[in-house]
Amino acid sequence: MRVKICGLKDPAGLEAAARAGADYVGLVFFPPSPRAVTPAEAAALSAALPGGPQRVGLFVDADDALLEAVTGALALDVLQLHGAESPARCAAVRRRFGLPVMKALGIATPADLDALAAYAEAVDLFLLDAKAPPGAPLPGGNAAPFDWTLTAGRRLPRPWLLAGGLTPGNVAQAIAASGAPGVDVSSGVERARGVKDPALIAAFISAARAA
Ligand SMILES: O=C(O)c1ccccc1NCC(=O)[C@H](O)[C@H](O)COP(=O)(O)O
Repeated sequence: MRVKICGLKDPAGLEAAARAGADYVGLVFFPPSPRAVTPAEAAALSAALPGGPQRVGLFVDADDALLEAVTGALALDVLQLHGAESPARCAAVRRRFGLPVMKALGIATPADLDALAAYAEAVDLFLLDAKAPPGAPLPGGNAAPFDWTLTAGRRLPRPWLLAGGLTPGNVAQAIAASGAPGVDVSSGVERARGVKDPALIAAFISAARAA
């Protein structure tokens, strides 16, 4: 079971995630998000966390200039593309930056899962999230779940993480219903929007590992 804690922006949250054994920590490089960090802030956070989880940089339809600024400031392990990036754009980013690409896709129907095939050769893993609710200011991190049974019994073309509305209280049920080999959370481990709670992070990872 792979576990990603997303939207970390303070040392206490990162330390809690690392201590509890998170596989990935997500740093958001999308300025409208309350979870956004600058490249300099991310570099300082990363430097204070030797070893441990893989660093995932989260981008929304970013241009190469932003990707260069961030990858020049700190060593990322994975690029998460959470906008409307096409398969060709994902492949170009992977080639140019030489890093694994995690493509986030919004899921609401079985047809949305069929669309993964077009990305299979262009990305290394998927993050399956709910579609942003109407009027939501962000394309992700909205505490919105999708129907977990949609993925049950489906063979998907790449490893994947389940995301959207997960919490310490529902992650075990979500894993059982979806068959997910990994999970991702942001809102469900926050005490206020954009403010991570170390105890919730530890509880989430523990619940996911026990599932
Ligand atoms: O979290 C954000 O602020 C964010 C902003 C823009 C695009 C994506 C964003 N988050 C993506 C994530 O990876 C979240 O962890 C995922 O959507 C699940 O979020 P939540 O439902 O809040 O657990």
